[in-house]
Amino acid sequence: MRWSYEEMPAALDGLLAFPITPFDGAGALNARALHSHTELLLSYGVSGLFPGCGTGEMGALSPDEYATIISTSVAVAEGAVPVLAGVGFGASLAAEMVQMAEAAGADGALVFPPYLQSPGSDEYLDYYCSLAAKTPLALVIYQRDAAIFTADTVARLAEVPNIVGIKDGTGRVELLQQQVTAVDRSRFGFINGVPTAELLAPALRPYGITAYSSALLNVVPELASEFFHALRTGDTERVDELLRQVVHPFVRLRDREPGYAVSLIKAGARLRGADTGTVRAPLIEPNERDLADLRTWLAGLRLSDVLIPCDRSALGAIAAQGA
Ligand SMILES: O=C([O-])C(=O)C[C@H](O)[C@@H](O)C(=O)[O-]
Repeated sequence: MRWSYEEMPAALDGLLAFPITPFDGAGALNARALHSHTELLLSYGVSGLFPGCGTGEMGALSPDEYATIISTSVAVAEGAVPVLAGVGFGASLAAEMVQMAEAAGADGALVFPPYLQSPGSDEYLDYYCSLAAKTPLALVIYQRDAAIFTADTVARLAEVPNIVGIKDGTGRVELLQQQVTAVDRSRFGFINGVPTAELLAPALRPYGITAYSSALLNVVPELASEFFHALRTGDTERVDELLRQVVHPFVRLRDREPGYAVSLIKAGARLRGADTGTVRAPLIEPNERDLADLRTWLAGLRLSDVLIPCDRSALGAIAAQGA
């Protein structure tokens, strides 16, 4: 089953998984490990899968690997949640990628800004509208870097039926506040997509931005999903506790080197027994000191030594507590 673009804003209003891309010892794609890691992420009750995006090292993938990653995610999801693939680089490559994503069974795409170009509002609008005209898939536009939109541009993007939302990587509240009030939220959604999105999630809730992407879910799915439920149910005490124990120390580690938002996530999943391999260049692996600090952070969280799929009944109980 494919998710239609009409269903997408409501379907994606939740905790969104951005899987790492595992590589084997020789540095090749490890589709078997991706399969089991995606099963693990799904077991934690996510609302959507975004394979081959930033956390999935989109820029380092070959076209064949890209297609395999998407078809693996689609096979694991079995239609239970939408699968949206990262697309980008430029007009023709983004169009080819969206067609590959469609052929691999994806329900939609997350459109990264055009590489090394920073046009004006009208040109951005043309860029996204012409991509949308080439596919029946739902498109979420990634607002980040130079691709920052006026409220008017967002309102015009929202007029395109299969452009279903914005994933915001800026965290600029004053900008988002204007954008959310410019559209019909029942058919156009907003996703908090800043690096380590948990950091900003409490601040964006008052604006009705309740969906967010979680890279931390790859490393500490137990606590990332608990954080999401605590936030949804208004358990501010637990939210603050998890911010202090999990999110803030991770962000301090992440900020030590450019690229750590991805490589520490991969290393963290590896420390918990996932068969992830290392990151591809130009990303760098954490140095020994930072790896030791990552290990200490993880040990302090007192989780099981290895990643284990969620017991769905436990997840139901957490949700019910706050219902
Ligand atoms: O493209 C990506 O992988 C992202 O930007 C999503 C991440 O999950 C980001 O929100 C984060 O680091 O939590």
